[in-house]
Parts: sequence; structure tokens; C-alpha cells
Amino acid sequence: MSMTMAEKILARAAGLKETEAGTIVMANIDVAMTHDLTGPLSVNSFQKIGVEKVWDPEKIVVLFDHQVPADSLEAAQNHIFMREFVEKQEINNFYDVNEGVCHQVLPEKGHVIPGEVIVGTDSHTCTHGALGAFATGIGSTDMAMVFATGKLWFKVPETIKFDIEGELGKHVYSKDVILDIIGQIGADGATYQACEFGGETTRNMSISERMALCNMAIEMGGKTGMVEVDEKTRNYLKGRTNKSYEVFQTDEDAESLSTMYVDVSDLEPQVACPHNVDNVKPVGEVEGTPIDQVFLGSCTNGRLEDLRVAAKIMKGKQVSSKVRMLVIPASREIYRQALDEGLMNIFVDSGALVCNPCCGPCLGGHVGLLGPGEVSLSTSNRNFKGRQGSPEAEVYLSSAAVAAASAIRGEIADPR
Ligand SMILES: CC(C)[C@H](C(=O)O)[C@@H](O)C(=O)O
Ligand code: SF4
Repeated sequence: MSMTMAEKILARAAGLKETEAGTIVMANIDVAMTHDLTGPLSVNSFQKIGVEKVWDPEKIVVLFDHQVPADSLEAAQNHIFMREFVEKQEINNFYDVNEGVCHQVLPEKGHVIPGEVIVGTDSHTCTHGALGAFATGIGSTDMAMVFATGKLWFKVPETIKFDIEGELGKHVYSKDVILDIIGQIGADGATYQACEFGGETTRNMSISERMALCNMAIEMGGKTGMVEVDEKTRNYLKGRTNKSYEVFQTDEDAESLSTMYVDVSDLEPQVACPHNVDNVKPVGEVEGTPIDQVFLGSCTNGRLEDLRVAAKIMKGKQVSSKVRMLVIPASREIYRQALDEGLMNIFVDSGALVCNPCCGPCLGGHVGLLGPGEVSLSTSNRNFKGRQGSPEAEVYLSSAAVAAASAIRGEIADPR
């Protein structure tokens, strides 16, 4: 039977020869991730079940990233609570306040393996599909069941394949591609679909760029984002994991597969305007919009390549006196590499603030919140009302290049 990558992975995880979209399967979970914000809810629910020990401590990853270091008494208490859980359950895969954002740290540390089923109590867990896994966000009570049994049921999703073709122009990146797609099909355009990104353009993208695509699958309602494993994937995994893995590919004649053709050859830098991710416009239409803050970071665009692009634009220039710019590398590894490459000097010399790897102001829970009436340009993935602080603030989303150019200009600017 012809199947999609998502169907094949879920069938494998459920111990079945085959399955098809719409079927309910009970899958064995390969990796279960929780963090400082949703972890306490998951652990509370787990404790209510009354099971003493988690099913397999080696398959659980606990990481602190949303409020690190603790910015409130509540956050500090959450951290204490989770550290106690980790110790009691003998969970070795524990990353405290110093590693960075879960969706960057998990792949870096070799927890993301092609063909595996990864669940996390965070909606952007779909990012990990960039390495050919089936990865999805789940609720905290679902996670409690995973902790107890190692299993979770799924309705097998249909797949929408984005066949992305064309060469990206100067200062046009995967962020612009995904914003364009979301703008076209809307915030519910791929509801409960496995969003598979393919085509020549995707194949030419780095793993970081593919992660940015998959990261935002949830912003169009997707169950997960995925990219087929290739040489780049294998190279990325080298040195990060010794685990052998199975590679699954979508059969072109799979029944539950639909395809959307996306031509990006004339694509301009894109910006998502307040207050919805699908309110997307070419940068030219919003050029000149005054901004108060620029946030370069997050699990969407806080990677080394993003920092490089921004540093190149900002080198020798000053951040506008009207703007606060926050640079937050997505992980310690990225931070370290950026230091080695001299990128941090460029940011600091330009007047930007460099913070420790964390989610930062992305969801308004930590450093750099916006006040009423303020406008932010952010490389993250959501711009909902109140997302980065005050409900009376406005958030625009863009690539790192648009963010850097705008920080210098003091208003939304075209990096070209
Ligand atoms: C805190 C967490 C539940 C949340 C998510 O699930 O995505 C956050 O990471 C976000 O980006 O909004
Ligand atoms: S960086 Fe933002 S989107 Fe990503 S996990 Fe953190 S809060 Fe969520």
C-alpha cells in the first residue's frame, strides 16, 4: 500500500504494517519532551494518575527555556519542582537554565532521530520534523499518560506536500517562504495535516532553514512539519547521535496526499502584520512603520545562520536610538559559535543587547516585554495580541535580515 511519510512512521510506532489517514493508532513514543512552563502541569497530572515511576526515564527530556534564569518567584518554584521530579525519576536528559530553547537543543543534543515519534508539551515541537521525524505538540494531561505508559493515541493525519520550487532572491529566506505560504492558505489552511516540505528549494535549504519551515507548520494548523531525510540530514546527525535510524519517504501515489505548488523565484521579503500570523504582506507595503523593539531570536530564527545574516547587515552600524534590539541565541552552542565568529562583538558594538539563550520576549513571559502602544519587529513565530507583553502593543514578524535592517533604520526596512 502506498503511504505518506507520516503514515509510515505512525504505523511503525504502532507496530503495524500499514495504516491510513483517519485511522486511530496507539503509538509507542520515542521521545517525550517537557519544559519549565508546561512541565509542572504534566507532572501534576502524572502524580494524580498514581503511578510511581515514569515508563522510561531515558526517553524523557526535561529542559528549562521559557523563564531562564527565573524571572519571578513562581518561575523559581517551577524550576525547583521540576528539578525534584527529574531527580526522583532519574531522568538523565535534563537541561537546566543554561542550554537554550528546547526546539534547538533537542536536535543539537541528538534527541531527534529520523523516523521516530517525538511529542512535546509545546506546540512548536513540529520543528523536529525537519530531520524526518514525526514530531508534534501535545497537552500536559496527554503527557502525563505518556509518562505513565509510553503510549499515546493519534488520528493519523493526511499529508499536504508543499512543492517549493525556484531560487530564492537576495535576502529572501525560508522564513519568507513559510510566511508566504501561511499568508496564502491562512492560519487554518492546513488543519490537522502533516505539512511536508519538499521540492528543489527545500532540498537546497540548510537544516536550520528547514527547521524554520517546520517550526511554523503549527501556525497554519498543521499537526506536524516534515522534510525528507537527505545527505544534509545525515551530516547534521553525524557526531550528534550514534543511534541507527530508519528513513521513510512519501509515496507519490499515497491516497491521503495532496500537493500545493509554491513558486518562490519572485518572492520578496515578507512580514506578518498585527495581530495574526496569516496577515502577511511584502515588506514594501509596511516599510517605514516606526518600531520600538527588535527581537532577533526564538526557535524560529535564533540560529547561527540568522545571527550571521543579521551581523553582516549590522557590522559597523548603530542600532537606531529609537529602537531597543535584543539578540537572543537559541542555544548555548549557537551562542558559543557566534562568539567564536565575532558576531557578538558586532551586536554589542552596534548597541544591541545580547541575552542568554532562552525564549526571551517571544511569548511575553520573560525579558524584554512591550509596553502599551509599543511596536515590535520579531523573528519569532507568533504575533497575537498581548503575545510579547501589553495587549495594546503590536508585533510584526519577519526574517533576521528584515529585523537587522529595521533595527538600524528605526523603522521596518527592506534589507535589500
Ligand atoms: C508555553 C508553551 C505551551 C507555548 C507553546 O505551546 O507553544 C509556547 O512555547 C509558545 O510558543 O506559545
Ligand atoms: S521561542 Fe517562542 S515559540 Fe519557541 S518555544 Fe519559546 S516561546 Fe514557544
